[in-house]
Amino acid sequence: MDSLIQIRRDLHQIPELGFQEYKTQKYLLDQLSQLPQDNLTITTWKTGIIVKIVGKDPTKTIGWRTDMDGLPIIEETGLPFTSTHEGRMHACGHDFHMTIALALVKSLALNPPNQNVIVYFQPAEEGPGGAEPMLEWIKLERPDLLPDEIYALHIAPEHPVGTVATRPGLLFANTSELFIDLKGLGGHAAYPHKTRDMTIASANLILQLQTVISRNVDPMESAVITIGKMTSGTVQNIIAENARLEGTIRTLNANAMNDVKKRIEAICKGIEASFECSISIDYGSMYYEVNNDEECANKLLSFAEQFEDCIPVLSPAAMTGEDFGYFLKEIPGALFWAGANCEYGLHHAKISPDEKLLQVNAKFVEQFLRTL
Ligand SMILES: CC(=O)N[C@@H](CCC[C@H](N)C(=O)O)C(=O)O
Repeated sequence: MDSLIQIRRDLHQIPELGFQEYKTQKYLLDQLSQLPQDNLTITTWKTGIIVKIVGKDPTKTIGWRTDMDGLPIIEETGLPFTSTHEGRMHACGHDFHMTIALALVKSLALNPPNQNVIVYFQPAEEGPGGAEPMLEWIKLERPDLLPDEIYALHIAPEHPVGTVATRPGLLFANTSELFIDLKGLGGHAAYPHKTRDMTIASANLILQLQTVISRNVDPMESAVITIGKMTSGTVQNIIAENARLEGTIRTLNANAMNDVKKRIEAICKGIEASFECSISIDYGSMYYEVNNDEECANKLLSFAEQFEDCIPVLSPAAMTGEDFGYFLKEIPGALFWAGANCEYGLHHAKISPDEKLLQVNAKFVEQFLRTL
């Protein structure tokens, strides 16, 4: 237990953004090199790592996937092992996810499973998305690293430690990033009539975007448009020539995503006309929804029922995104929420998940995979 906590704290101190997980990869490779290597093969892909553990009497290959990246957040936990990377934080639990994956490799290296197991340390889950290109590379270059079934977890602050919350079918949303650039005409703050003010245009655009959710999406369905970042202008007494909105769109299926995008484009055309500006839209990266295989999700729930430290919960779907959805598009499997019992939610600068979840989930995952 102590070593799991130490590993989590070490990883917590070195959060890196997507595809920049160099120190994280080095740390993990170093940990992996200390294990008996007899039945392990370790492959790197960009900043990710794929570890194959050869089973004793395999009839299939089981996959386990963890994400690796942190977020551009200034940590405010005040913890003694706070991030040493200014402006970067593991605020989505990937330090916990990686520690559990390492613990899994360790147990399987010391006591080999019957089936083959492949553990995927996947970069860039928060963006721009590592699962899709990692999987494409595996299919093209290393089909021997494809599993028959695959699983993953994500910490859930709102649930007590030991919770295994999942459901057959749709668990997480379809997502698309959203970047909108507005260009008008800047000028002196005292002469607004001679300018085209992009602070005012972008403020109007943000409000109109929310009408897509309240007035265009069927109320019996669901969608989210969040603008997480807005930048405009240069200084207090100059009217802004440029503005940029950065956000994300969440829907429950691809058709709804297309409908929402069409409305966003129509609204932007209206803003262009009314504020005499030009607007360009970039959808950044998109994530396929997390669709759990029915049998695999039920296997997780039934195992959690028998497992002494676990509380199985039939979870509702959530508007979170996860590029693990790309694995599940091709391979049967399931993702579950692992209770983390903490006051602050995911992506909050003060999130501090309960470290007890490490031991409970490391044991649960290892024992569950051995039953497959
Ligand atoms: C579990 C989680 O929090 N995932 C992220 C995934 C982000 C995808 C992409 N960068 C986007 O914002 O659309 C989430 O924000 O749900």
